[in-house]
Amino acid sequence: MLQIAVTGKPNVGKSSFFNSATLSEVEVANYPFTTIDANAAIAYVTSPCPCGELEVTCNPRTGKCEEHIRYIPVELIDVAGLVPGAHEGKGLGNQFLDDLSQARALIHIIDASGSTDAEGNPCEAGSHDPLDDVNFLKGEVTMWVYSILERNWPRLIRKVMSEHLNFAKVIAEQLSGAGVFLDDVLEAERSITDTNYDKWEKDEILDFIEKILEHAKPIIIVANKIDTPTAYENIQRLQEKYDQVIPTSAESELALVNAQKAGLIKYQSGDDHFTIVDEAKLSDKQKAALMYIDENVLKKYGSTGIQETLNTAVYDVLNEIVVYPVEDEHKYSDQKGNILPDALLIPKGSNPRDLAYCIHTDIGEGFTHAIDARRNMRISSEQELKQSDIISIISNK
Ligand SMILES: Nc1nc2c(ncn2[C@@H]2O[C@H](COP(=O)(O)OP(=O)(O)OP(=O)(O)O)[C@@H](O)[C@H]2O)c(=O)[nH]1
Repeated sequence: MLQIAVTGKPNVGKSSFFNSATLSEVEVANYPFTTIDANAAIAYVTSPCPCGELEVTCNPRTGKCEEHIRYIPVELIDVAGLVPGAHEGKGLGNQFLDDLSQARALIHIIDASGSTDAEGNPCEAGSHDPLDDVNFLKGEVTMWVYSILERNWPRLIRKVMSEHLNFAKVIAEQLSGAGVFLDDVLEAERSITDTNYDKWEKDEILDFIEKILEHAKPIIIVANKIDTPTAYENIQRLQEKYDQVIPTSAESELALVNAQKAGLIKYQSGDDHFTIVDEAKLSDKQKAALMYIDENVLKKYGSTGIQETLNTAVYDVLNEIVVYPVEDEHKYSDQKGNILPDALLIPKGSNPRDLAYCIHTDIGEGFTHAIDARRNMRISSEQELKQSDIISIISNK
């Protein structure tokens, strides 16, 4: 399953984000390092389910479908302990970096209210500039990878040169434990102009690592605590400076999801509104909190931003698409009659053969052809699959 890390300085709202997205119960408190271990849980990205347009009732094997919106599972990892200088052992040191190694993308939460200082301690709202927090995650991760490469660089380069080995392959092997793959290194290699690797100085190695990481561990900037008065101006400045900044209020999402679970409101993650089920059941305090969220988050920003963050990470940053494999192309079902049982996330650009391998190696090896169930037509094994395709794979294994 696709893994995404939620990270950032202490106190910015990582646990709240993680809890609201996964509804698990990790401790939330207003002091640094409430979360000491990496927590992993299932969150969901959303996509319109073809069951609506096809007028069928689907039976998801994993996740769920509500009002023709399919909820597709991804694994979220709550990674704590990141402070500036962590790669030198500050805070909880390097421990968090190992947790990041499994992740394909990093959700970097920053406190847009400016009420958490550089080290992650609570401070007066507005007294810290969140723009100062954006770059350090990239810096820490870069230095982590550098520490892996640095100690072996001369030996690796000697090996590449004397044994005429492929540079990208050797580097990728060295970084496999950090979750860096050959594709990531090949992508970075394209921008290299100086191939005298044995003469590279620290800066050149660092530039190269940054390029690898852009591909291997893309970062999504999330500006949290938008419900606070000091956040608005900071978010505008962040959005002016960086291409993609997603405003969120993890605490509001948590409150809304809990109210929805308790049957007090009707609300779906990602909605721009909620409906109160029975006003008499709400205390004055609850009513006031819901009204505050409505005015200061939903009406102002369009949503709490949590679902948008997950969808942006998976669809826009990691470039995944959703495809529905079926066995019976007429009924859109598996052999047992379950309609649209699976919604798979696969990289954009995948073809039916890739999909077959994604389902199972045996199915990939026995692949003969594929059928586009919507059009009831055989398609080429090389044809690029599209978002929401329903595909039947024919395999002789
Ligand atoms: N106003 C506001 N406060 C929030 C929001 N999200 C989290 N907080 C508060 O920020 C504080 C820290 O939240 P946590 O979720 O524990 O933060 P963390 O980043 O996991 O902290 P560590 O475990 O120390 O790394 C708590 O007091 C939360 O209630 C939000 O969207 N708005």
